[in-house]
Amino acid sequence: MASKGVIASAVRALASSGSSASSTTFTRHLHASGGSKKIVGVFYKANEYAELNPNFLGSQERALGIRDWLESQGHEYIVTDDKEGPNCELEKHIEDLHVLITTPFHPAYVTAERIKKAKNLELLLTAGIGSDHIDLKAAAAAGLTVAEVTGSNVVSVAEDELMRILILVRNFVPGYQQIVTGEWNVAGIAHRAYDLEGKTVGTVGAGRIGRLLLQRLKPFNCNLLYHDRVKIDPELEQQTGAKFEEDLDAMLPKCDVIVVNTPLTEKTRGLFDKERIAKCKKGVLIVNNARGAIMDTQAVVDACSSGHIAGYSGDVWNPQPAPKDHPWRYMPNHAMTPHISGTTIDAQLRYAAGTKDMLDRYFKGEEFPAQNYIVKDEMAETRPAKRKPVFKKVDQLKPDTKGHTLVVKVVSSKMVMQKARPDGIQVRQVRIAECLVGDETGTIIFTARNDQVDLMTTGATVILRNAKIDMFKGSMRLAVDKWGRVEVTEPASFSVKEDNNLSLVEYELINVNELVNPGAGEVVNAV
Ligand SMILES: NC(=O)C1=CN([C@@H]2O[C@H](COP(=O)(O)OP(=O)(O)OC[C@H]3O[C@@H](n4cnc5c(N)ncnc54)[C@H](O)[C@@H]3O)[C@@H](O)[C@H]2O)C=CC1
Repeated sequence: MASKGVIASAVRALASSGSSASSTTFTRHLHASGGSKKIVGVFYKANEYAELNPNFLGSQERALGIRDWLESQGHEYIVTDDKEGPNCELEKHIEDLHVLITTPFHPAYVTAERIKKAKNLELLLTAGIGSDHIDLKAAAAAGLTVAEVTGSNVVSVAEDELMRILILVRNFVPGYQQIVTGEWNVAGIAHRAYDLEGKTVGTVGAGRIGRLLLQRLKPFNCNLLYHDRVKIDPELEQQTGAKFEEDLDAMLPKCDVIVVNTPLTEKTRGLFDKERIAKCKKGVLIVNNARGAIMDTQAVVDACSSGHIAGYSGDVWNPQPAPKDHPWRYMPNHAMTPHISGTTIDAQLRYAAGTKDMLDRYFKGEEFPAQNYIVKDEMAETRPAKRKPVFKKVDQLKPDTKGHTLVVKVVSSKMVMQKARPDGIQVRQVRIAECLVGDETGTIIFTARNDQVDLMTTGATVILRNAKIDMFKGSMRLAVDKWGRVEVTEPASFSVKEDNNLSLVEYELINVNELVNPGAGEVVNAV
């Protein structure tokens, strides 16, 4: 196992925030270095509720249901909900733990200071989605792996958002409060209760949750808009009728309801400040289950007080747990809850299973599912040394070669396979799309798999890093496996040379001694 020279590369979250890991030499391991491990989990306490449901796996008491499994393999498993301050239980274990499991619902803030103290730390797992409670730059610089259970609670959150939209549109909460306090005043509710039908709903962020929300909103006959860095699949656009808005500030004034569905990154922190909220329609309703810090706390309070925001609902706060004097508890027209949307019992079963799966892979030295990595380290000893990428043009690609980095435009994208495959208690969607990509020198078919499919939207410009050439029926196809990466980038200025499609050229194997230029010993173009 690697003991030094580990190179860290921040994958999804850092890429999205435009940051990159420093070039320090790192000293930690990607996968378990063998022997017994100390694993610490930080979960919310369930107290009297723990016994009420055997599947309440996300609680401190049930600790993801993995205690017996871990201990039977000789590992130590400490669980606590005590995560704040210098004398908390978590601090007592920071120095010698190997793996820290946290959740966004009761986030243990993994600061650069804690990472520095954690000399044995190798792996940070988020049981759920959203690892912004971890200092990802510090984790990357320390050569740690950060991973989460991508997709585990997206249905739970999308359903919850739909509920919050309806609660706000119908002015439900004051009605409920009247009943509890013995009142009966229909007018007090009805003067600002509406139908959802015909209203314009915009999601800021149309990733897994945003897309599920659009699908769920479709039957309500709203006008659906979405803003994202990338366009969604044209099929889904057609199915939902959702329209892409490239410019967020142009979308906001059109919306009666805005739902926030982006991760918290350097770019989205404070995205909804005073100025941006002022751009929203007067009387707008806002739902935010993404992260509290995407909002400027005081700007939301002021806009709710003035009526510019007519209703604000969400389950995410900054910080968490929200202190008793958090102003969002006291502002008018809110429908806030503790952080609950992604921790339904169904979600807990999924993120517990996903966490167990990653621990199992970590012990065995296996890769995690690619979409789960937030920060990924790579062991220098077992992988080729790093060099600066040399950008290639499409017409330089040769059969059976690899290690290509190219900037290409997506000319077209066609789904050729889409099926569900059982994986433990989860069902994974397997998706394959054939995409024609190209630059000013030619085109080639790129085979996009699973999450890559979402990035390969027609018209997008993407960087294919460490791509390889697969031969398919004698023709070249481009692909990016787990050692590479697909990144959406700024639109390129070139026009694609569509009359030079390399995938239409057929190759056949011939003997080395038939070669005109002996010594090459490789597949040659025989056409
Ligand atoms: N309240 C809860 O219990 C939960 C909250 N979440 C939050 O929801 C977020 C989204 O989750 P998923 O949909 O699964 O993530 P995802 O990664 O599938 O989608 C995020 C989308 O946001 C877009 N995006 C990122 N930065 C952007 C920017 N600056 N401008 C415009 N678009 C941008 C991405 O392109 C992507 O399409 C998570 O990061 C997490 O913070 C997730 C699960 C549970």
